[in-house]
Amino acid sequence: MTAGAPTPSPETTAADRPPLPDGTAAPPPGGDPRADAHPMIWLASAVAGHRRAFAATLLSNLLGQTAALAAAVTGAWLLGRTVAGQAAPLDVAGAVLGGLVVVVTLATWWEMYVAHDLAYLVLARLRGRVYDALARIAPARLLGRRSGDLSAAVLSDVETLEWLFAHTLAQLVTAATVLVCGAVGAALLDPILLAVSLPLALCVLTVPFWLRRTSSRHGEELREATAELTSDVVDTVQGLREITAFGALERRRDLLAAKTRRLARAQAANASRGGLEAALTDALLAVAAAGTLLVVSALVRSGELAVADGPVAMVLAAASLGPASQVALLLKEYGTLRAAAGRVHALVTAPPNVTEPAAPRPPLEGEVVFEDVRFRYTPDGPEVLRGVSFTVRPGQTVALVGPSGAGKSTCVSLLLRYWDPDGGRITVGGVPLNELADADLRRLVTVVPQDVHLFAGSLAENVRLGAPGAPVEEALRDAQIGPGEFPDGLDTVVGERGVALSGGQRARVAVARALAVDAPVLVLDEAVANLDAENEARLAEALEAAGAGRPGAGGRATLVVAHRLSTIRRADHVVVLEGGRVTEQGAFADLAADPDSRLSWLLAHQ
Ligand SMILES: Nc1ncnc2c1ncn2[C@@H]1O[C@H](COP(=O)(O)OP(=O)(O)OP(=O)(O)O)[C@@H](O)[C@H]1O
Repeated sequence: MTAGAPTPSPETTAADRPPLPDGTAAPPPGGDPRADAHPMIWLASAVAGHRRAFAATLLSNLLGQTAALAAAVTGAWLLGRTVAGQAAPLDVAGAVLGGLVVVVTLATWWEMYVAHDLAYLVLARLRGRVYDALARIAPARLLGRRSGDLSAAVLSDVETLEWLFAHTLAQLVTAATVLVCGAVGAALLDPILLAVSLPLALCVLTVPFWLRRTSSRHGEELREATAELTSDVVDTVQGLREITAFGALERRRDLLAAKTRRLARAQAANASRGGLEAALTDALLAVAAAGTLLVVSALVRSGELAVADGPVAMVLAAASLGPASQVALLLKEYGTLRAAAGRVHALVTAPPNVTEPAAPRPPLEGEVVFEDVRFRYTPDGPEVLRGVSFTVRPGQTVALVGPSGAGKSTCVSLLLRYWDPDGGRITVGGVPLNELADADLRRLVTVVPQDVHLFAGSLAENVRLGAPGAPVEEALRDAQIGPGEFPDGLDTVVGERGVALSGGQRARVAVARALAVDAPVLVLDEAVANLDAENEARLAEALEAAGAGRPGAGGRATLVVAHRLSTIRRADHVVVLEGGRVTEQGAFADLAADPDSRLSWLLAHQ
């Protein structure tokens, strides 16, 4: 039976994938052709997809800066002529100055608008790519990472890059242009004018490089301290009940205080280095301005420069100093930008955990078969599954039983294709999982996980997570959730992580969520652990009815990771897993009747 035509999943359709920084369609996840590029170049190329916005940012910045330079030159020219006692067309000069002031004002306003527009356009894309990367590597590569750390990568690192797109790229081009214009103008009057300002302006540009290593280290320390504090605050808020119950509030507060102090130290070190850089830059600029003034005075006194040209010469010669200090300021942020760019780049280009087939096969409903499945979590870790074979037929419930650490949850993870087996294969309807499109697999296999995560939102939104258009009432009824159980019915806000619900209610909402998908394969990973005996029995009956009653599909194939005798007893088939091997399987009645069976032993030692 075909579950449907081989519809390409959103993940496999190039048009649906978020484009690369240059706006072209992204290759399959993990296959970014720029993966090897330097992170900063990779990021700078992100503006290529927004040429218009970048051009507008550049133009507005250029217009504002050159108009400001022109205004300064006009004012200086007027001053020079007045001081030299020459006739000065005040009305014309006044009009020009007024016009330039208007241009500067409008250009500054325009730049603010377009620069941030550009930054947010690029950042929105980047966030999309970071999210895709998280989805691609989840959950396997996320297990070792803390939520605060990930939040930092997703939120603050991307936010940091706003500086790059809104205040760096176009500004660098403008600064170079203004510097060249000023230098050429001054050189036309007298090249000697540049003797002091130009070398010192170049010197200012090197200041951030003097402390580059320290700057990178400070950027990294600051980010680590922030991420650690965020993780601990999130951890504390989420675990407040346990912290209170175990009287650990005091210790937790001390821990947070220590982390806060660490962050404050990192901030202080960073600010102190920033202050030193700023002081050095200011000192160099002051020396350059004073030196230029002396040069201009000497040239005027020696008669090489007309008195009337003195102020203009001063403005042009000093014109290089403004852009130089601006660029130095931008370069000062390089360490932080580089670190943030590196982390975002690493996340976005991380190889996928499992790859989707180039030409997925049509999904077929049918039995789930584990064939000699072998698996280890890490290449040098122990083999967790050592040749596991069993079958779950449509309409059948199979209980996976075994001691803690036997590999039951690992079987579930492999059936959901969080990882691929190292040996053997898993098929649904005869099609190996790695030959199915991800979206097809999600429609074939659904799960009630061990740790149910409910999102802040309404009951209906949570139940519809996997099937946006699903009839929620039906799924809730099947999961034995009565209409009067929640005060606001489907609109009841379940609270973040389902804190507003009892453990049993959370489990039943998770079951309803899985049933709403109406997948032919249902996996329950100890979901009933939170239910009392009566609720558990009600739910089990409902699941049996829902499984058997699935129209036109010979019933639902249900795999239950079971601990309770009542759950195991209800199963059509029991698979006993120990140390990564199937040590026994068969009907519950047969296995339980044999006092020497592994099942009897396990039940006796529960
Ligand atoms: N992400 C992981 N990385 C490395 N090893 C893991 C990981 N998850 C589980 N393991 C190891 O794999 C083995 C099987 O774990 P699994 O969770 O599948 O057992 P289980 O039978 O479901 O246990 P329980 O009944 O306690 O949940 C254990 O030794 C466990 O420590």
